[in-house]
Parts: sequence; C-alpha cells; structure tokens
Amino acid sequence: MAHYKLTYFNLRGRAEISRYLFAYSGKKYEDHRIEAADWPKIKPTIPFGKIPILEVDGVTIHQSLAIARYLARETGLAGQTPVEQALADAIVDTIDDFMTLFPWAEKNQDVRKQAFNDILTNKAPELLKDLDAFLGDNNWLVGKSVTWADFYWDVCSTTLLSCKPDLADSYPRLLALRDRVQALPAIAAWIQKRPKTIM
Ligand SMILES: N[C@@H](CCC(=O)N[C@@H](CS)C(=O)NCC(=O)O)C(=O)O
Repeated sequence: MAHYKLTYFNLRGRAEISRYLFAYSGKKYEDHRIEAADWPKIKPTIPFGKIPILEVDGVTIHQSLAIARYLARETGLAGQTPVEQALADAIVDTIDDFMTLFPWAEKNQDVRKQAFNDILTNKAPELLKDLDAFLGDNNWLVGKSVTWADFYWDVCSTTLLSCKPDLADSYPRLLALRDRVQALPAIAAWIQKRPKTIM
C-alpha cells in the first residue's frame, strides 16, 4: 500500500478537499500540519515553494487540485465517464476561480475586510445562481453519484459561510447538497474529528 504524506498549514484551506478524499476512501495518510512560524525555513525545501504538497511513496505532487484530482481518480470520485470527469473538473475549476478572487494573504485588515465584503456581496450571487441552475433538482452536481465536485462545493462553501452565514439562504438546493455531503458517514466522522481551525 502506498505511503501518503499531505503537508499543509494547520488550516482547512487548500488541503481540505484532499483530506475529504482520504476520509472517504479510508486510505491511511499522514496529515502533516506545519506551523506558520516554521514556513520560511521549510519553503525552500518544497518544490515550487507552495503548499499543499502530497508525497506518494517519496514522489512529491504539488498544486492542490492536481493532488485532489489524483485522489479522486484513485477513489472513484472523479466522475463515471470521461464527460462526467470533464464536468466535475469544470465545476471544481469554477468554484476555485471564485475562491482565488479573495485576498487570503492580505495583512491590512481593513483592506481585507472590504475586499471580502465586496466579493461576497457583489460577485458571489452570480456563482451561486449558476451553480444552483447546474445542480437543478439532482442529488449531486455531476452524474448519479457523489464526486469530488460535491466535496469541493462543501469545503469551499464552509469557508464562505463562515464569512457570511446567510450567503446561500436563497439557494436551498445548494445548502441541501452540503447536508448530503456532510451526512456521508466518513465525511461526518472526519468533520467531527478534524482540528478546529479558522479557515
Ligand atoms: N494554486 C496553488 C496555490 C498554492 C498556494 O498559494 N499555497 C499557499 C497556501 S494556501 C502557500 O503556499 N503560501 C505560502 C507561500 O506562498 O509562501 C494550489 O492550489 O496548490
């Protein structure tokens, strides 16, 4: 069995989608969380200088979505057909495009707050409207069973809702999708036991 080591900060952030996939698959892995204070000395040792990274039997994979897509394929959660896989990728990329609008690393709290408010108030509705239309009355975003796109929606919307709790109130179908993901036994167990972090 492969040895997996996932390295990230002690945050959900860009590693949480992979932690969901590990939880769902039941694969054992090392959830290696580094302290922010230690990052400057660790950064030069990491290929491309960014985290998360996943080491698989000593091979280092970078980029959170490349890592998660690999795990999704290994777990049967990438989509059942090539078209479903492309759709799941497209939904993940669409959500990720939105998440990358936020100035996560901004140190000036006033600037940060204003940018977050602007994005959550003015830009989020368009994404939510389109995602809701894409989901329609289906149980899952792509195909007839859960995929990593559903996990990504849950992971990212958890962070968005922590910033603006009423964000998705007009979209009960998207909120119900969160409930379905969080009710999957392995995901429910992970959410229960994971370290409590701000993001
Ligand atoms: N597109 C990359 C972004 C990676 C990234 O920017 N990681 C941040 C943490 S979320 C990081 O390593 N920050 C520390 C730094 O850039 O020195 C991914 O999805 O993995």
